[in-house]
Amino acid sequence: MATDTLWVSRVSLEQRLAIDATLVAPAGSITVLLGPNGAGKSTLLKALAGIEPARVQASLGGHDLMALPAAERRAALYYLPQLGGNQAALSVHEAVLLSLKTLYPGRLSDEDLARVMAALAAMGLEALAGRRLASLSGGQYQRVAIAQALVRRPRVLMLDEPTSALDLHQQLRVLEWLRREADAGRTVLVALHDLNLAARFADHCWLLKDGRCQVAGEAEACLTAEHLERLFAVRLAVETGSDARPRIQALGL
Ligand SMILES: Nc1ncnc2c1ncn2[C@@H]1O[C@H](COP(=O)(O)OP(=O)(O)OP(=O)(O)O)[C@@H](O)[C@H]1O
Repeated sequence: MATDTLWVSRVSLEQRLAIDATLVAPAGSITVLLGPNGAGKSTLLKALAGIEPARVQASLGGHDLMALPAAERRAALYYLPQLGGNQAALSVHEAVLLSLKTLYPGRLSDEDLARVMAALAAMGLEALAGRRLASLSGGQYQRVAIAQALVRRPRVLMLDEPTSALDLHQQLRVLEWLRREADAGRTVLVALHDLNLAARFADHCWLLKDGRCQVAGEAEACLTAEHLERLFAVRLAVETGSDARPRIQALGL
């Protein structure tokens, strides 16, 4: 797994995406996609997962991504969409189990059940395991969706705004879980709107706007006032915190 670095050199899709730059999401680190609404973050993640019919030049672990059969590619690069869902009749436990069994159909093993329990525990969902999805709050539902991603153990985890509905405690829980996944060698690619969450956890960044990459590279080189002001069309102050990570404050439009 330590070799699962994702290299992207070109992605294009109609008028929506025209990436022509070397983007790297190194194995063992967290890469954060940043950009304003409509920048193309979700489209890029979906294009990489093979969900959007884009022209893609990319490699995973040194192998051409496009050479992977479609099902294998979707299993290798798991895309967790923005909040939403249509499995309301399932229980929390069933929903996470279903995610695993969609990947590995067949009889349930003890290992499957252990993986499901570990995913529920990682998201603090044990007490909700028997609840119907329809009865959950937005943030509880979002944690189930993340557990559905976790249980599959993909080579590349691609999460689209996974903290948008979460309280502060749960935001940190998710990002700290992503940090542990990255520390274990996994490739993590996550779209975030919260700049300070990004600043705290990003190792690398891809800054997108109007379907193009503006800047990409190590987080500290990307998360500057100059780059972020241009990206979001706001005035910002960026200071360095005691942990040497940037602290970003919006000053106005
Ligand atoms: N299925 C689609 N068909 C046509 N255009 C689409 C489709 N999905 C998205 N778009 C357009 O592509 C552009 C990029 O959208 P995308 O969802 O990738 O942006 P985003 O950066 O993820 O934005 P947000 O921060 O708002 O989630 C937008 O202009 C959007 O309207």
